[in-house]
Amino acid sequence: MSVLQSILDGVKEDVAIRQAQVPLDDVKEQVRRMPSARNGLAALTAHQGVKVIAEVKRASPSKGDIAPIADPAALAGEYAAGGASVISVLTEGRRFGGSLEDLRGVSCAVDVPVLRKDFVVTPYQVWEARAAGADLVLLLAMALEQQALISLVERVESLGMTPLVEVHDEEEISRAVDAGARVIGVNARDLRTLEVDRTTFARLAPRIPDGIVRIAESGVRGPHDVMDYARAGADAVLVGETLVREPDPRRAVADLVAAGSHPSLRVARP
Ligand SMILES: O=C(O)c1ccccc1NCC(=O)[C@H](O)[C@H](O)COP(=O)(O)O
Repeated sequence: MSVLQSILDGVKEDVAIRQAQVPLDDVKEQVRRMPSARNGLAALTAHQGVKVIAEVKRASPSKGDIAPIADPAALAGEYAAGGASVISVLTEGRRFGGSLEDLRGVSCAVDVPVLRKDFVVTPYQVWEARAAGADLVLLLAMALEQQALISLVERVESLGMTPLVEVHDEEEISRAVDAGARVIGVNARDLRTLEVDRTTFARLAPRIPDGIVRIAESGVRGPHDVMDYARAGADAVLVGETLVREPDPRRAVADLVAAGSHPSLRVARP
């Protein structure tokens, strides 16, 4: 069985357990009491320069334990102070060590929009994302049939949030566009082999129509990678491991933000 399939099987089991504990109607009631979602699309298009989405990531299938992160809200605060436009929180528990509690804590601690990064395959997960304070929700094209992708994009938007549709090839870009995605992330990590190929973004970005936000996900080791992704047309980069390993995450984010606004990029971007 592939890593992705085993993650998805675990996610479905965990969702069934949560749904038995907290029925959908109760989650909907929690959502009704929430303030409106922050505008993720606006945050990703706000100004010139490549925006940084900084991720709270404790562990991963490719690396095992990465960083303990005792206080995700404090880490997110440092990311925001460094200039991150969006905070990504991995909420999958078994392989990434995340939780909805992490998401809730981060959402309360920062003013910038917060992304639920998980393996969302049911409307229930979209509702619980909003109930926990998410403003954006990642939808993995590879894990969803087209009709499911379309209806989850609609559900995310109906709750005032922004869907970020993650793709790995040309066909998934077409499916994301057909589903109405206005934000598309190209993940350099092949989720079947877990290999990272930073050239994937440059190859696929020209296939994403103008007007759609292009995000380069995974494999950013430092400012030079941000500049490479910028030259290939990225509007934003999503960075996890490099930032959680940093002793000074605020400064590390600030360095990436500065790289994304480097004057040399103003003429180089396609
Ligand atoms: O990170 C993994 O090993 C992984 C494996 C299987 C599915 C998803 C996985 N990661 C999720 C992500 O996409 C990354 O957390 C995110 O893009 C940041 O990547 P990085 O900066 O390389 O930590």
